[in-house]
Amino acid sequence: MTSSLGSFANHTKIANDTEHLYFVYYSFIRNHLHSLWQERPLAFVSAILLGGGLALFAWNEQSRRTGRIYGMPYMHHPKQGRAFPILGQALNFLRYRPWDLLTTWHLAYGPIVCFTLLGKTMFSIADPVLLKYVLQSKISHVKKDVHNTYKHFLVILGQGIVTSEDQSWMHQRLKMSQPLRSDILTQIPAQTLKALQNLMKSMDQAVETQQPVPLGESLRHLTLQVISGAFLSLPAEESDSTFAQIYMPIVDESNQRVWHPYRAWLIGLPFWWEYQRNVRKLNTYVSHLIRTRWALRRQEEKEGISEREKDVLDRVLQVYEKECDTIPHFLPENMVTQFRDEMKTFMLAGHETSAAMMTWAFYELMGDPDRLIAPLLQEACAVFDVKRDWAKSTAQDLPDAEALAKLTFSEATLRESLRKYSVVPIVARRTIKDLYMDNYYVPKGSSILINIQGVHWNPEFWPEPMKFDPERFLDAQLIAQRDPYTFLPFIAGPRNCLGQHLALLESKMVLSLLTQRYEFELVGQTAESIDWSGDRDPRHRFMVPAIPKEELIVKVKFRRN
Ligand code: HEM
Repeated sequence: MTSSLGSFANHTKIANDTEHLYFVYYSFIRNHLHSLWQERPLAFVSAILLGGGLALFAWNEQSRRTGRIYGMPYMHHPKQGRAFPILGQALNFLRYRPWDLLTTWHLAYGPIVCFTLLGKTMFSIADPVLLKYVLQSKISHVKKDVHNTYKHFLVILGQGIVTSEDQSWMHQRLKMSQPLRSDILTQIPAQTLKALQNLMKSMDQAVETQQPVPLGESLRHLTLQVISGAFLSLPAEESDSTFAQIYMPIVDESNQRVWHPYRAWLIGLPFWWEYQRNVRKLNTYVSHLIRTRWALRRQEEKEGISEREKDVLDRVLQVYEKECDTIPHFLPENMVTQFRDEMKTFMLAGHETSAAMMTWAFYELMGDPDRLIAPLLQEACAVFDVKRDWAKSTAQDLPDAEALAKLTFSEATLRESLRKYSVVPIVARRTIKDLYMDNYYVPKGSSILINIQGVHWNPEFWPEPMKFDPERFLDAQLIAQRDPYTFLPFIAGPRNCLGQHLALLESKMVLSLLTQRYEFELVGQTAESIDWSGDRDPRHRFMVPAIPKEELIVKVKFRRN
């Protein structure tokens, strides 16, 4: 007892002494700075600037040193681009596509590289073994880097599944897996046919009037119609008129803010108000849909009948109802917000990515019709009856799941587009525990970039990576030999993409039925323009999902043979 009291007294004394010492130092510095400011303001400002500069330099050096300590190839003087104090690779990331730069580094220096960005030490990995380690074996050591990666999309994603973690993520994933993986897939062909028929109407008109069509934009509308139909039972007109007009401008502005973050601070400018207004409108609109659906379900429950086809929202509400001891008459507001964020998340995750994948597939088909169109057409005609006018057919006329599974060439074409164009080229993770990869040490709190494109473009796994070759996904022997972690468009492990089967199913129908009906020709571009040197690289410089830098404007003709 005495000794513990003694040690307490000692501690108190030390604490008091330390406090006193701090006070003396503080007063000394404050008085000197104050008199310097009074007597020689210029020297004062120079001292502050010099001190700040030295501190930043030390910070930058420290980041560089840590990279070296971990023993990894450190990108201070890489062959392409040069790092700068404080900024690190920021200027190079603005100058080159970040994922291209990282891919070049990986090819030159190996599967793991380290660099600094705005004073932060970052790691990039592009190797199947390391990727499996991070995405699967050590999943408990990493989290999504939500506030860096999805910052400007949080107005849409909110607390939905893409941005959630731990228990909340697990709960949502369990709830969504069944509806998305199997239940909804039976409805996708019918939804896709409806959306395709709308597109065919405008394409038929374009054939008559010989007006060129913006292909990427048309496919974006189509995928949004499929998602909003399958998830919220929205008719196409509503998806186009209301949803596309409020929602798409939000997505466009959020995309802009990724590379021009200052736009978020231009408070009061017309586009800033427009964005705020649209976000509010979208939230009100989706919340209203959810409340109305809840009321309809209560009504149907009371009457004991429900003949509607159930969409994803119904299925998700049904899971919630099963969790309730007594089903409330009005859906609690916190649940309205939760379901609203979930639905908005699916809109975002599910429409632009699939549209981008199809756009690249069409781009390649147009670039090499002799090699690619014939097998695609042959398969499409075997699955979709050629005598039928698919622009006027009904869902009952559609081939069944077994027949749709025979669209193997179109699926291989889509997979090859995902490989060559790596629609999502990179995803980010943050370590929450120290991690050891190979012989390298990655400390807790680091950012790790999962460089999907780096694996997709590695000739060790994909010979002649820039060649577009759907055969890679048709040859059974090649597929069997391949490490699954060399093809990661939907990543892998527990947080893999929930909509991958949906995306491939709708897209192979679109590819087959549009190719069966039309011939497309790029306006102002020729097959030779698929050239990746310098300015001729067809990809947008920064957008994710990766899209063409210029809208693909196409001339449309009916296919004759
Ligand atoms: C070609 C189309 C698609 C591509 C390339 C794609 C790619 C991806 C990637 C790379 C991720 C991982 C993101 C990360 O970890 O940060 C992801 C996650 C996700 N995707 Fe997709 N996606 C596609 C289509 C879809 C569709 C159609 C839906 C739904 C309708 C969807 C829903 C989701 C969801 C919910 C997640 C989050 C899963 C989780 O965190 O547990 N995706 N997707």
